[in-house]
Amino acid sequence: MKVTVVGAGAVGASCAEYIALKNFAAEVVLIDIKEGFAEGKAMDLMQTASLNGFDTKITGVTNDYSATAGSDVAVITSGIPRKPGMTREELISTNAGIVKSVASSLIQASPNVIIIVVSNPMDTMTYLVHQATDLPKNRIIGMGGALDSARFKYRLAEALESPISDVDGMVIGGHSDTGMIPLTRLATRNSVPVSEFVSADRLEEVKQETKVGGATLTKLLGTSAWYAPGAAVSAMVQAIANDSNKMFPCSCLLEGEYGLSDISIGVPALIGANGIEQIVEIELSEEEKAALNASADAVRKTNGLI
Ligand SMILES: NC(=O)C1=CN([C@@H]2O[C@H](COP(=O)(O)OP(=O)(O)OC[C@H]3O[C@@H](n4cnc5c(N)ncnc54)[C@H](O)[C@@H]3O)[C@@H](O)[C@H]2O)C=CC1
Ligand SMILES: O=C([O-])CC(=O)C(=O)O
Repeated sequence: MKVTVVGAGAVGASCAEYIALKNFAAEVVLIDIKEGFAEGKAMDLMQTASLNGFDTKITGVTNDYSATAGSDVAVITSGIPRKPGMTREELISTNAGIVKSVASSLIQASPNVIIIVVSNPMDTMTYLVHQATDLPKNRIIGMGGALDSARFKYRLAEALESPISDVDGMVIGGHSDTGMIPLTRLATRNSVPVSEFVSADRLEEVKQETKVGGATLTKLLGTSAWYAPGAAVSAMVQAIANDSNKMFPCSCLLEGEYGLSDISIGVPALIGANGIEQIVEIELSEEEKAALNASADAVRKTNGLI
């Protein structure tokens, strides 16, 4: 498999590193607009190969899409990250133009590519790629829910005082500070509902901590996070590479699923060789349905700005 990662910054480089560490891709091309930057990141990462024991070939190029030709998967991380105090939505005016032109260059070089959109505001950027290109809808996936669910599990394990591997949980809805919907009702510790272990008040705290997970890290780091975002993207790329039909909540173009249309938003989907193999419609409670509708309204408002 050949993977292109656009943007060799914090998230792009982390994503390339995790893909290489998992050793499932033959080649990763890092591409950035900043002269020499992707080349430098690629060289630095390749100098970890003998230490970390991977054979993936990582190369870097400055804005030369011919080097990306024949990519099976492309990850778009190009654009600016937020600073403390900002929302993801505030990035739209800079990032929309970047994502639109990058998607078109990627498809020109690799007409059958599967695109994973990471740049924020992610649900709107994913919708923009659907609007601006002719790629079939299963080949455009937004990454948000995989990361938000990993953060949810981290917070759940903290509340339950359990190993993270004991807990399971999923976050659907828009990838925003207010739009995420951590599904506490369905979260479990080894198949036992988490409500058996912690109070409703503590679960509400977990929910709030999860929703502002990105903002919390942005405040601590001065810019947004990269390790968990890179790991989340690499897990999705691996599911495509292995055709594993693995379920991730991710931003999918909806055409009636969950009662929503003409919007990309986080819902559970099976990810395999064709990208989105199937959108999984689960039964939501009335409260969860209302939260998803409110989240969709907010995403539509941001979509109106493109
Ligand atoms: N969906 C999600 O869950 C997450 C999304 N993000 C988003 O990912 C994006 C990247 O974040 P970071 O890597 O931290 O930022 P960064 O600033 O470290 O890296 C971005 C890179 O994009 C490059 N770039 C800008 N315009 C370009 C173009 N036209 N072509 C190629 N490269 C270009 C820049 O030169 C820079 O190296 C941000 O929009 C951030 O909000 C970050 C974390 C999680
Ligand atoms: O918080 C941000 O701006 C970056 C992001 O989407 C995340 O880490 O969830």
